[in-house]
Amino acid sequence: MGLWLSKLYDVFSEFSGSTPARILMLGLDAAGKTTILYKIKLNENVHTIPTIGFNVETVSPVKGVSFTVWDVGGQEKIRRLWQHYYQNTEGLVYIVDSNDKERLSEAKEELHGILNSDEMRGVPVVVVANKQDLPRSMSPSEVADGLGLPKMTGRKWYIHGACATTGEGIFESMKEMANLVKNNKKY
Ligand SMILES: Nc1nc2c(ncn2[C@@H]2O[C@H](COP(=O)(O)OP(=O)(O)OP(=O)(O)O)[C@@H](O)[C@H]2O)c(=O)[nH]1
Ligand SMILES: [Mg+2]
Repeated sequence: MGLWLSKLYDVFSEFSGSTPARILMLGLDAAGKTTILYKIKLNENVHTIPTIGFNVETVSPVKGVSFTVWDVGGQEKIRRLWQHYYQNTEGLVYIVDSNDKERLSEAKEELHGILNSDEMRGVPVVVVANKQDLPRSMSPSEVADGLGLPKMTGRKWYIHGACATTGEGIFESMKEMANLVKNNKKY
């Protein structure tokens, strides 16, 4: 097999088959991470309780794409554990409760804390502006501004509005994550 063909094969097989991409899902407590994980996995609304520790599932949100998604609890007292999940992460999905204006600056601080870590250098981010069903929720562009995304340099990012309970916007967000991860692979 020629070098070019062999590289193409590597890209294809790594992405679509045996080795799922490692995706880390973080965000403040009650943002909707676990609800989203199981919506993708089971296409069901599960009744969640605050996550102490983590959930991990292998999912295929888009045809030909396989992700191992790590959903780590977001309560303040356990956020210091997030760093232990950074290594080898290929994509960050950051979930925001768009209805929680009071904590948008806290969500921003935590996001930049994650992204400033050496292990997360260059890792693409998809922000899910969740809970768009709630009448007072901020639009995705308001959430993007509040998080300082437009000023961020050296990193690919994308934001999508979503409602985890209906599933609206979730698969689009994951599809974008798949694109960003694929384009970020250094071949
Ligand atoms: N209205 C509305 N409620 C949502 C949505 N997504 C999640 N929720 C609710 O928000 C609450 C918290 O959801 P979880 O998925 O447990 O949040 P989490 O981010 O996993 O929270 P931690 O595990 O504590 O970090 C639950 O009652 C969900 O049903 C949404 O899009 N709209
Ligand atoms: Mg949870």
